[in-house]
Amino acid sequence: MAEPLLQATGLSKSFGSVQALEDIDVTLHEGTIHGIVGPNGAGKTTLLSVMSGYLLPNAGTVQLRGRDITGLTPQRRVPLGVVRTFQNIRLFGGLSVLENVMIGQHAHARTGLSSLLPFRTASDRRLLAEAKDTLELFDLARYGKRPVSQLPYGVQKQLEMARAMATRPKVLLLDEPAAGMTTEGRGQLSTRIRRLRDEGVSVVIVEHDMDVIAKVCDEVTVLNFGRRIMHGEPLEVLSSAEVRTAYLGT
Ligand SMILES: Nc1ncnc2c1ncn2[C@@H]1O[C@H](COP(=O)(O)OP(=O)(O)OP(=O)(O)O)[C@@H](O)[C@H]1O
Repeated sequence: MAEPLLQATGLSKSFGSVQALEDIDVTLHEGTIHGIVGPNGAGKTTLLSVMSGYLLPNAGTVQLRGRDITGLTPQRRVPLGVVRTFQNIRLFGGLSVLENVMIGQHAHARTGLSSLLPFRTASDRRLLAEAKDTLELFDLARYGKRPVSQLPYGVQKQLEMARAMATRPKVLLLDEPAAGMTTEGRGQLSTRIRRLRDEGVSVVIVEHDMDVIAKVCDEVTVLNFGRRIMHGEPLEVLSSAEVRTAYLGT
């Protein structure tokens, strides 16, 4: 089998006496979507934070195409193609939708912040055109000039993903992207995530919505109390008695 794109091996992380992760392995293969599920407090966000560089593990490694990136900050990972979104939206509320996407591009293109100011050079104009394309892709073009803080929650969630995509990642780590979305919004989200995979982006998705997980994932890892209790294909995992007991309480 091909070399894994992103590989977490033996990850452990504790906060004081709380063992949030214990000896966790997760392999993300290129061109796939890997779901992380489990009950509240199972360690899902902690895992995403370690994989994206926001937290250092107490033990274990994270490798990108075989290169050890465990100690790299999130900022150092972005140019390598690893980027995440957050459970609680972290956008620049006072800036417009377009400006937020251009900040994502800045992380990729490493341009000066002047590229956010009036567009003078050909490369500035190219970045502006690309930002507009990204907004089209995420159905956000009509909100381009609106300050983010005035937009509905579901739109802000989409924008967070659009901004992450503007960094042109190879690996996109999504933390509960469907939370707070309408049924229609969740359907669109699933379609969009599958499209990203088809365009070559590999995805790790933490999500409580099992419909989204079943629709988009190629593989699913289940955590409970910081441990991996199962890993497999979505249907197999979601119908497992152990997972239902742990996760659904049935
Ligand atoms: N910064 C922190 N300081 C102390 N404890 C933490 C911290 N972050 C997480 N924890 C604890 O680690 C455990 C795992 O938390 P985590 O947020 O990773 O779970 P989760 O599966 O993402 O939960 P949820 O589905 O509710 O978001 C929990 O017991 C949580 O209280």
